[in-house]
Amino acid sequence: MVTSTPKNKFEFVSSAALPTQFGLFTIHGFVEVETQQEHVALSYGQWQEGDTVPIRIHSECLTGDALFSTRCDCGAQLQKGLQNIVEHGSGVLLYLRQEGRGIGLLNKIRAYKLQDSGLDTVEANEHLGFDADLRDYAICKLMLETLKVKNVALMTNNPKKQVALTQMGINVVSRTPIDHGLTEDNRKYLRTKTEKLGHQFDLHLLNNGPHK
Ligand SMILES: Nc1nc2c(ncn2[C@@H]2O[C@H](COP(=O)(O)OP(=O)(O)OP(=O)(O)O)[C@@H](O)[C@H]2O)c(=O)[nH]1
Ligand SMILES: [Zn+2]
Repeated sequence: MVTSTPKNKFEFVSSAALPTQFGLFTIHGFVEVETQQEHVALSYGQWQEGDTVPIRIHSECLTGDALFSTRCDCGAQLQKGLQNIVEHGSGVLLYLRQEGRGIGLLNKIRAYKLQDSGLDTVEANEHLGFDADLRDYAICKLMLETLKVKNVALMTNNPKKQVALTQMGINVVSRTPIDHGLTEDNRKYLRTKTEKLGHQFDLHLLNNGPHK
């Protein structure tokens, strides 16, 4: 019987220098073989195998990351994540192409329209026939293996990211909140994430926090 060799689900493609306004990063490209979905990791500085490396797992948000939207906190978190890494002197940002918590850009716009008429971010996803969060973090394993990172200091308010890393054998040494980007436009959205999606957002900040 002829059996085909199982292919890797994800592959590393190439790396290159990426100067940014925060400092000189290296960008590493990865692909999900079956879907050809492309993802990137940005690394900064150097470490020894076994060191604890600060990392941020960031899900794509075109509107927040590139178009200055204040409906969410993504743009501010992306900036703060990169700044924290540079201030620390080393670290990695995993930029995952999971737009709209995995439903895609156009469905996120449909979800936004439903939120404009009163639904919250979870109800809007469900109204469209999606689970509240469709994200899969499996590619992080290859990204971190490629960059020789085993122990991480994770910047997130999302406990699912911590659980996913632990399940793939990455040692999450610490979790640091990344409470940036709260505005009047996204206070309700962040409250829903805290109440319904288990986000560990600082409740005092959420209720009284500065408008940014
Ligand atoms: N479906 C949907 N997705 C949204 C909405 N607002 C933002 N998003 C997406 O939510 C994701 C946010 O990702 P992350 O920045 O990793 O945030 P997170 O899961 O809240 O976790 P941390 O920021 O690490 O605490 C991005 O993919 C956004 O595009 C929304 O109203 N509906
Ligand atoms: Zn966003």
